[in-house]
Amino acid sequence: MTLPWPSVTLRGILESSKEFAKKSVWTSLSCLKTFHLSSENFSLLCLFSIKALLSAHDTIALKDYEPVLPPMPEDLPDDEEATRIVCLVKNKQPLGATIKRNEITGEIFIARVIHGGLADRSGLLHAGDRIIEVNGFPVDGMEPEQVIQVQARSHGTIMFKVIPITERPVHNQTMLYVRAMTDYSPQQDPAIPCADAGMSFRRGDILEIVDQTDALWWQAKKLPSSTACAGLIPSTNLLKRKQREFWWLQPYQPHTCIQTCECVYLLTSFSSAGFRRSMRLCRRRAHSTTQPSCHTRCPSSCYSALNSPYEEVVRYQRHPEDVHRLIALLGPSGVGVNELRRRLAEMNPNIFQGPVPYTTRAPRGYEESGREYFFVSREVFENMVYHNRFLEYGEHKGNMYGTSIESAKEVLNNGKICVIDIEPNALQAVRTHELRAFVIYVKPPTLERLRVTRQDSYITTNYYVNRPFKDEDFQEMEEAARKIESNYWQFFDHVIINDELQDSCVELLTAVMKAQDEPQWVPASWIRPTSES
Ligand SMILES: Nc1ncnc2c1ncn2[C@@H]1O[C@H](COP(=O)(O)OP(=O)(O)OP(=O)(O)O)[C@@H](O)[C@H]1O
Repeated sequence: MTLPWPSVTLRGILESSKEFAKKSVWTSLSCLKTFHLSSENFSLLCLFSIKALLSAHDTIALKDYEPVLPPMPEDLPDDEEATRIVCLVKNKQPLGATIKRNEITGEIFIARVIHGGLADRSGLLHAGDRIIEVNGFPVDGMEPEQVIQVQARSHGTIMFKVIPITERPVHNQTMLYVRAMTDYSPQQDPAIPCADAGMSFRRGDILEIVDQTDALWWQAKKLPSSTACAGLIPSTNLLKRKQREFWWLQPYQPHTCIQTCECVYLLTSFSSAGFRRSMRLCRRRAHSTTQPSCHTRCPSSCYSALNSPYEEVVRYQRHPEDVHRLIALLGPSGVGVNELRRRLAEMNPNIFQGPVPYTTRAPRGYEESGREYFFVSREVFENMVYHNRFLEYGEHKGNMYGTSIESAKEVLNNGKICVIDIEPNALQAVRTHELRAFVIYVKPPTLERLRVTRQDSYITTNYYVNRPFKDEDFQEMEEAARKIESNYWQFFDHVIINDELQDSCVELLTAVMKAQDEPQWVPASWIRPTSES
């Protein structure tokens, strides 16, 4: 049924809306009855869209626009430099600009406009504009804090009189994404120009750098970002300088490192290669000695604070025809890294496989070179060490053991997904263009949950192979986890809290498949290698 369009009646109503402009639409509608509308027409006019139309009409008819801006100043001298009057309506957002004072002339300038903030979106204020007045108050000679107070006191609208900068710098900003390799809090940084405009971040966060115009203070957003407004963060150079200063202020401490272990490779009954049963015993022993006996390719044993505080990253999706990404698991001893890895390999040995380690020891009767180990001479082994071909290597009972890059690559080149467990110090060795490791950190659950879930589990200690867990084992695990997290959190692509074993297995499988099939942030050097990578 086509509804008859009540054109005559509607025009009458619009007229009545003008007459009763300040009254609400409901008031207008109540008048309808005086026009003796049919009930059909009346219900049509009660439709939400018609009411909105009438309301909009009334507002426009009355020229009732909000907010009312203050009148333009009339007393502008003819010889005054070209000024711009900028009126902004204050809302709950900060203005989104910082100011600075020229210490010689006392003039106040806009130091920077925060990307996506109120001032930026107005398009009327720019870095370098000189502020003459705020709400009619001349600001020359004032301290920046005083100017901010004038601005903060104003309600509704705020009026700036500015001399616009004559030559605005051309911004050739290129998209830059970085992974933060350190924590930063603007509230604890006395040097930041405006702490409220600062943005805190934690190691591992992905940041989109939206403005690098200032050599010292960049503007960035944390991804995934829900806000349009950027925040101030220190530039690479500034953060490096801060780190150097902080480093020099620290009291000297002899170098300590989580991994000073003696590597030992013991095969379980599971037939796949590369499964170390436990490194718990050798780590403990090594901690009580001064001589580290396990080595990695990483030249410095810790990712020192003097390295770059930001790592440039790009979004990368593996092409289905490319080799898979290496999956590197790490976690404190006893947390279940090997258990998870073993279960993953058992799920589908045709897809998941560990690399075959190298050793200088003689093969046992049942062992075959290339299956349990590659059996090589000490000379060959040392040559491989010399050429940096090991991800990790060490000595146990006079024999050398090591996991080589070639072993991992061989698994990948065969179209399989290579899953290895590593010590934190091997992170640098696997995060390379050739292996493109996806790093999964296996974190212990709370002490209470460890007590519940590990009731029937066993660990290998200095004196016992497979004894039940004790409370002190859990405490040691938590302590080791804290150290790993405080030094290496920024390198983790995924974190699994190994609480219920079954859930952890499912989460591991999901993460591994996502790493292969979905876009991930990876170091830019993997995609466009530089001479350093
Ligand atoms: N979520 C879990 N719930 C219960 N038991 C678990 C869980 N994860 C692992 N375990 C058990 O804990 C014990 C230690 O696990 P695993 O050997 O994998 O440790 P690890 O992290 O490889 O440490 P290490 O390097 O010292 O061997 C094993 O008996 C394993 O079956």
